[in-house]
Amino acid sequence: MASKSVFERKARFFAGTTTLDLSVQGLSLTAAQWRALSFTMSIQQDSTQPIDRQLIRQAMRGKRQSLSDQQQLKHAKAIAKHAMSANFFTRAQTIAIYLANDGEANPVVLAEKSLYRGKQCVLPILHPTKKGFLQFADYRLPRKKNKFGIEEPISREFVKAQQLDLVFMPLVAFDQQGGRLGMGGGFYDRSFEFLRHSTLPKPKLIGLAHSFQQVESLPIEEWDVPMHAIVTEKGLIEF
Ligand SMILES: Nc1nc2c(c(=O)[nH]1)N(C=O)[C@@H](CNc1ccc(C(=O)N[C@@H](CCC(=O)O)C(=O)O)cc1)CN2
Ligand SMILES: Nc1ncnc2c1ncn2[C@@H]1O[C@H](COP(=O)(O)OP(=O)(O)OP(=O)(O)O)[C@@H](O)[C@H]1O
Repeated sequence: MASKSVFERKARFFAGTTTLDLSVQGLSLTAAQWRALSFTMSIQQDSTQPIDRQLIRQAMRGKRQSLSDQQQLKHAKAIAKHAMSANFFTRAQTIAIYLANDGEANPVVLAEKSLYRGKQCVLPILHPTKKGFLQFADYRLPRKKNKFGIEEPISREFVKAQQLDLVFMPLVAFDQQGGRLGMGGGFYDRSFEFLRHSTLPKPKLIGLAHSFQQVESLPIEEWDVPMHAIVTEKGLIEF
């Protein structure tokens, strides 16, 4: 692991009775982002999400959205290089990726290189009847936008979660224990819940992220499915 950034900040937020000790590498918020955080902390919490998860989401989403196209491409290339040199990649045939949204680490370079190497790439689709679950279909099919504005393949043939060898997952923040914070829909947790009771070694769940998305420790929820590894532009972190 690279040494900690000189920009490392340690911020302690008090939100009601919830105390969040958030160490974020390289997180420097703009005045607008700090105002947004202060606002979030001052409002009465009325959702099902604990406030600390919301705060981390808000800060990280702001930070990743502010990356330039040039930085995004640089990270996408580095992530592809690190992911493709891992053993789990060499062995995999069917790989789930995603279409980057909201400043997420972009798997497009990885996807194109994977196809070139003869792997099958699939994209997540919101399950039309099994609420909160994902199914998967081929990356190269025509697409349409889902309710979040993210494109998904138009298909009648699906790849089940159990059939995948590797799943590259989008995330908002990750921690040193392999914990993942996503966009808050619980889609990946529900879809790969079976891994918690499975003896099979697949699929391997690999998070893709910008290195600044790392926090010291995320609040763990009972439904969280741990990741096997994370790939950032700085390298591979295995858990
Ligand atoms: N690129 C990508 N694809 C993905 C996911 C993801 O996190 N990233 N998902 C991971 O599970 C699933 C979709 N989940 C998502 C959940 C929320 C939002 C989102 O933008 N929420 C908005 C509110 C939008 C609305 O309510 O209409 C927001 O929070 O601002 C996006 C995707 C499947 N596909
Ligand atoms: N396996 C599960 N079974 C039932 N409900 C679940 C499961 N996993 C998650 N949920 C529900 O989904 C909600 C959102 O979960 P969480 O905040 O962990 O999502 P996330 O990991 O950020 O989202 P995503 O995976 O979509 O990026 C939780 O409030 C929880 O109630």
